[in-house]
Parts: sequence; structure tokens; C-alpha cells
Amino acid sequence: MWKGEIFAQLGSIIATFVFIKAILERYLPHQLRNSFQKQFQTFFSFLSPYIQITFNEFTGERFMQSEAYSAIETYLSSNSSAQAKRLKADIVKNSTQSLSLSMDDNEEVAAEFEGVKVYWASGKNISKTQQINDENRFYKLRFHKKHRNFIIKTYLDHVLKEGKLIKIKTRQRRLFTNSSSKWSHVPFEHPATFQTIAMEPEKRRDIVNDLLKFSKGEEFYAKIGRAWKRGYLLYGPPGTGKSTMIAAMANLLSYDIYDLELTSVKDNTELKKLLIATSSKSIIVIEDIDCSVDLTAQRANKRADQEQNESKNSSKITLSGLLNFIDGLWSACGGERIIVFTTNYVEKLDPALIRRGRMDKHIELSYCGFEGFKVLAKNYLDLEWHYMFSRIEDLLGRIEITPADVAEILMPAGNVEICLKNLISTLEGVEETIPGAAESGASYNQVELD
Ligand SMILES: Nc1ncnc2c1ncn2[C@@H]1O[C@H](COP(=O)(O)OP(=O)(O)OP(=O)(O)O)[C@@H](O)[C@H]1O
Ligand SMILES: [Mg+2]
Repeated sequence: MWKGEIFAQLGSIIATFVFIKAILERYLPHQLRNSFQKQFQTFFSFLSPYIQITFNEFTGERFMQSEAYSAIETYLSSNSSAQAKRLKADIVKNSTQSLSLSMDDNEEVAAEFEGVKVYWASGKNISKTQQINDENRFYKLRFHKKHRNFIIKTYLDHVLKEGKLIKIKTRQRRLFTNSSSKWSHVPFEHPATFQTIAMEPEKRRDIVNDLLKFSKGEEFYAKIGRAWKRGYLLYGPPGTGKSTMIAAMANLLSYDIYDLELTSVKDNTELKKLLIATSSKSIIVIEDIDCSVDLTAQRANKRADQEQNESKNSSKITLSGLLNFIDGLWSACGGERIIVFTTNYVEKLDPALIRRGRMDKHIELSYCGFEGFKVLAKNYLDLEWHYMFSRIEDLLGRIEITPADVAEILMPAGNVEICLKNLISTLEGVEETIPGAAESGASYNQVELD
């Protein structure tokens, strides 16, 4: 009886303490709150069966946000934060501009993972250094001590991995361009996808599978001892979708694009610097590679005086520099990079540049076939089938026309019949203008040029 009374008294004292703590934590100014929390925790820690881990936003180096903090923030935003009573909202600058909710300072949410309950709390420390209020936010993870091993080995690993993955998927992707030895970037917002590219379904599947296999290949590349990179050569006439496919690749894999303009790179050293400054999960693109590498040779043919003037600022990228760029340097900078060359004239390229191993996959993009046309009709006109399709199939079998030109004709949508008739009359026009076209075929380009 006497003992029971003591326990009851003790219980009500603790309850009062906890109540006062909660009130004070909410209404005390930051500076006082921090020191109060510390005192309170030291006093009660010996009674508590809980373990607590703190993840600070900044550790060591100032201005560099801790990777763990940022992964936890992302993880909680998409998993638990919505349960909090007070939330912070922000627009995430990704392609969809969605609203991201995270818990406000001094909130706590409960979460459960594989049957184990954990509590995440957020807060901030404020320290005054040189008249500047330095804010250091943190997350605190609280869990029962009997789950210590599970939390540290399994749960935290899960949170960090998952957080990083969500971050990659929802980040604002960027399109980098180079002016001399520096990259600058703009948001990358090209809407192209593999579904909207006009090409044979089988070829498309093959490319998509190849890309996905590459992106999941970290362990495989490590096992065979090769740098985690892959080279693609896209070739074909202008307007067949080479640049569009690069955008679709970046969208498929959520990679950034580095559009490398070789003509504004001074020399091989600058090229090396640019490559080293690229990040992983990116596609490095060199468009019209035939023009870019030929540059020095073209310059050499110019009149001597002109050449003298130009030599000061002319590009001194050499073929061997470029080959080194593709092979050797990769090993120096982490993995997960794709390099894409495009050209209109594959036959002009030096074989050394495009041999397998450097450019692993050669993809030809060509004139619009019937399969390609069906994709465009679906995208531009929302049309799966039409009685005029058979005539179009017949004509496309003989007349070369680029997907870009077909798209242009289908563009002024509104009336399906008019668009299809326009396409047919354009193709028939080629047959009429070019002698022998009906038997041996012809190209829309020929008519355009005439
Ligand atoms: N295969 C295709 N599927 C869908 N649209 C295409 C295709 N090819 C071209 N287009 C359309 O035509 C336009 C030009 O295409 P794109 O810039 O990709 O051609 P390209 O092959 O890169 O040409 P260039 O050799 O001149 O750089 C794009 O805006 C795109 O909408
Ligand atoms: Mg292009």
C-alpha cells in the first residue's frame, strides 16, 4: 500500500514532467529549447529503453549538405511526413513541378518497417557565429533498444538507398552545354519518349532493353572489370530522329545530358577537363561527329594567312585526343555514363572512332516506313487505322521521306482526312516529278532540292 502510493506519486511526477516538457518545447525560444532538451534528456535517459540517432544536415564541411540527411528527408517526404500535424510545403523543381511535403521543425512521426516501430523527429540547432545565426537542422531516429541491430544494419540501409533512389527519379534533370572549358546548364524538359519515336517496334524494343540492361549493370561491369559506360553511334539522314532519340534515352533512364560542342573546345587538355567535370548518370553527346573531328583537316586546307589568324583560337582537338577521351579517361571518373555520337555520314567516319568497344552499338535511323508512320499517326492524329493507310503503305514502300517531313504534314491536326490526303498527294507528287520513281523509288528530298 505504502509502496503503491510511492509509485503512484512517482508516476504523476513523471507525467507532469513530460507534460511540462512538451509545452516548453513548443513555446520556448530556440536557444532556450535546445539547452532545455539536453538537460531533460540527460536526466531521463537512464530510465528510457529507447535509443536515439541524430543525423545533422551539415557535418564537418559547411555548405555541403550531408548525403544521409538529404536522403532521409526525401525518404520521409514520400513515406511518413504526411502523417505529421505540422508540415512544410515546397515545389519540387522536376518535370512535373509537384508539391513536396516534409514535416516541420520539432515534429515527430511514427513509422513501421517489417513490424518494427520507429519514430522520426525533426528539429534545428541555432548557433551564433560572427553575428550570423547558423541553423543546423537534424533528424532524430528513436527506436527500442531491442531492435538495435536490425535498425542499424537493415532499416537505415533501406532508408538511405530508397531516399537516394527517389531523389534521382524526381530531381530536375539538366541539359549541359559547354562554352570553352566550362559547362553551363538549363533545365532539361524535352518530352520525347521511345513510344513517340517513329521506328519499327522490334528495333525500339531492342534499344530500350539494351539501355535498361546497361543502367542496371553496375555489378556486371564490376565483375568483368570494365568501366561502366556504353557508346552509341546514331546515324542517318537529317530529320530521322537522332536528336529526338537522345532525349528519349535521357528520359527513359532519368539521366542528364551533356551536349559537347567540340568546335568550341580549344584543345585536348580542355576536352579532358570537360569530361572529368561530368557527373554519373549522364549522356555525353557529340552531334555531327564527322564535322567536328574533320575540323582541323578543313582548317589546314585554308589559305596560309587565314590559317595563321585562326590558329590562335582554332580547335586543336585531334582524333587521337578524342579516342583517348573515349577510352582511357573513362576509368578515371566513376561510372554510369553513356556517350552518343551522331552523324549524317557514317561512311565518312574514321573506323578507329567507331569500332566496337568504343561505340558498342550502331543504330541506323532511316526514312519513314509504314510502321514508323503508324506511330506518328497515333501520336499526331490519335489514329490507329484508316482506309487510306493501305495507299500510304504502298507509297512509303517506294518513296523515301523522313519522319520529320511526315510529322510536318500531319502537324496541322484537326481534320484527319485532310492530313492523310496531304500526305498521299505529297508522296504521289514525288512519283510524278521524278521519272522512274514508281518503279525504282525516289526521295522526297530530291523534289525539295529541285
Ligand atoms: N523517328 C521519329 N519519330 C518521331 N518524330 C521524329 C522522328 N524523326 C524526326 N522526328 C521529328 O522531326 C524533328 C527533327 O528530328 P531530329 O532533330 O531528331 O532529327 P535528327 O535526325 O537529329 O536530324 P539532324 O541530322 O538534322 O540533326 C523532331 O522535332 C521530331 O519531332
Ligand atoms: Mg539532330
